[in-house]
Amino acid sequence: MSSPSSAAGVTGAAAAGPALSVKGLVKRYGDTTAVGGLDLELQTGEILAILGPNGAGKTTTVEICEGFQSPDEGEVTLLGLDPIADNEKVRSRIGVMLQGGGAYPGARAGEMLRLCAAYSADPIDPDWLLENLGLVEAQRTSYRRLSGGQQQRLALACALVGRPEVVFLDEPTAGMDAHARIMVWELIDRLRADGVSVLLTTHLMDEAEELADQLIIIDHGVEVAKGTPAELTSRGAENELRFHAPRGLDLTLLETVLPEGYSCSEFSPGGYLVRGQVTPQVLATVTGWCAKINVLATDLRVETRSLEDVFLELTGRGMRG
Ligand SMILES: Nc1ncnc2c1ncn2[C@@H]1O[C@H](COP(=O)(O)OP(=O)(O)OP(=O)(O)O)[C@@H](O)[C@H]1O
Repeated sequence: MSSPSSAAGVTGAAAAGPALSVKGLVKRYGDTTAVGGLDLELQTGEILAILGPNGAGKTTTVEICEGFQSPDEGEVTLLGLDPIADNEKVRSRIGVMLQGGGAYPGARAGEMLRLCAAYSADPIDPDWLLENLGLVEAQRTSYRRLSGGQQQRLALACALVGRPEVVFLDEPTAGMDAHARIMVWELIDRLRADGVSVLLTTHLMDEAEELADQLIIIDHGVEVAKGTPAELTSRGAENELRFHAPRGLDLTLLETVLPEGYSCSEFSPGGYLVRGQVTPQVLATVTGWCAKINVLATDLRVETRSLEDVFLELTGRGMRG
């Protein structure tokens, strides 16, 4: 990607405090509680991903943060302001990726982006965005003839062209192929490097793992887990070390050299499992024991979980319902 900081850089000084703070957010639609008491904080220059299955309350949360909907309860502070009461002041400082909304079906992609740029006092160069989102060849195509993935990328370009301080991306890569998805991920990464704060919703685990500095997993409008992707996937996983070695090894000596409370077993022929906190010292003890009995341990690994596993463990069902 060329000349990112000049093209996508943020000019304003970083605001004190978090870019976005949500406390005790509740939103009901009749008998449905879409959001049931959510707290979140997006730090300046970070990417916060809200991950959850369909109907979890992601879009509702984002629309309230953007000031498009009002909460029933709770407090939202965006760039130190109220997104509804201070809407005028907030609007020029945020970027919202609209799903097809506001597009003129007959307008060409390039024209639409340039029109969006014209509303900004200091826009990012539209050509730079078209190039970095793979839309150069599509710029003369009318909106209605763009593929779904191209429409999504154009919506992203329109959200970014005004050089926003905070960007809201609701399922930004929905309907995109792998190549386009990576292009978008690279651009979002670049935004973070330029100090932009990004609130992103997704139901794609790899997207959340790839992009998020902080992650909140929600289900039925409430938080089920929060942390960095690494924290969430490693939590509890340090309790298992697996390796392969010749079958039938006598594990009693290994158990005597490991700290108290650890257990060892041969869970399948030649497949060994050590349970207990896997510290660097424990790893060295296990490999040292193997060396002592002249055995080569293969496939040695400390178990890590995917975000899907985390969700399954916390809710008893998969992310896809
Ligand atoms: N305008 C509305 N009127 C009534 N119910 C609504 C409305 N908007 C959302 N809901 C309900 O609120 C709940 C949360 O919906 P929301 O769209 O926020 O979830 P989501 O996590 O974004 O889902 P998806 O991934 O499918 O977009 C769902 O049960 C949904 O049916």
